[in-house]
Amino acid sequence: MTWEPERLDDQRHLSEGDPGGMLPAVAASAAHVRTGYRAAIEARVDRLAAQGRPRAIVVAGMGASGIAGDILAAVAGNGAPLPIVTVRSYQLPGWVGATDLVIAVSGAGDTEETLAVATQAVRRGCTLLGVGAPGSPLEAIATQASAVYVPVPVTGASRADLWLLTVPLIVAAAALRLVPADADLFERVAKSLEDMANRCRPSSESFINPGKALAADLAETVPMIWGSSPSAAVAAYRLACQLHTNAKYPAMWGELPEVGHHQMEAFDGPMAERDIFADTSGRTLRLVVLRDVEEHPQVTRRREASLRLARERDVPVTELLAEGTHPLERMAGLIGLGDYASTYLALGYAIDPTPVSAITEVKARISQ
Ligand SMILES: O=P(O)(O)OC[C@H]1O[C@](O)(CO)[C@@H](O)[C@@H]1O
Repeated sequence: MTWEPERLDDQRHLSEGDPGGMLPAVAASAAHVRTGYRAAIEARVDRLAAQGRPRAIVVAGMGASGIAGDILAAVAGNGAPLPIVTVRSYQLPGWVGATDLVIAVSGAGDTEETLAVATQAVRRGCTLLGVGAPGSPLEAIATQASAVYVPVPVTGASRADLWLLTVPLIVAAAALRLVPADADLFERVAKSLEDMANRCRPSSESFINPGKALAADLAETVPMIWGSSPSAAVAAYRLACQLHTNAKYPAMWGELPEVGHHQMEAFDGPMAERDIFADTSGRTLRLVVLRDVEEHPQVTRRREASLRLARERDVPVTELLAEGTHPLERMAGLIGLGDYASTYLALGYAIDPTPVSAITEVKARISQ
């Protein structure tokens, strides 16, 4: 597998090298925001408000579906009047009980960890909200428990349906008066994803296309991706996950100030000194900083000092500033850009972004 950047401006390669249609799926993100909003309204998620506010919200989901929980927590912010936690495994924490809301998210609606948690939620008498494919095992659990279920028209891999799976959670949180989110906000988010899709469209050439430019920055490096706020950290985590699944690529991620207490020591290590890819940059590491306008003042100082230090060590740096007034808009912009970059990175290596054969193989092995 060799990195050949000229592949990114070869329209035939971009279409033939992407038989599963990951680029068109990323381009559909804005439409997914609108569809996810309509699906939540039609499923009457506002019915959750009839029982009053829960003590806590627990989102259960794996991979992209778990990120829906992270986005919800970041949108609700530090001032949220209740805890919002994401569970990415088989067990509901012991403290979760009948006064809590459990939101089970699964695109396919059959992921074993998520089904296990949804079943425990029903047994413990929690309020359950399900989001996922129509006619799925998750819908059956929700229906059996007379719980609200939002059937979303999933198109394929959950990572390509992130917004379909996320928006219903935010609509539910708005009904519970936890976040001020209305149709106008979702339209603004859709517009920002549309704008990103336009700037990153396959026919736009590498020198003006931010998705292709970020892919070129990431190629032949092991990226450390930092977010400078809770919202930007969600985008950093999403980018790392997309690099793993789309480009079959390693990445480290973290949030400032926390990464400033450990990860940055790698600037003084062997990967910062040598280039294991033997290309021309002379360094293996790349620092990618996703910046948010809403940074703690000390985080701003730490970010600036860390970037200066990285540059002094000759660690290449990419800095990206989130745009938009609402944290959801800013997350969407960064996520949209990362979705394109990870797909272009795959295509630059002639890797099909859609199949996840290692994941599929392990799933098959443990199901025997
Ligand atoms: O949303 P689902 O269908 O529960 O899938 C969760 C995650 O599991 C995977 O299917 C891989 O096992 C990912 O593609 C996805 O992000």
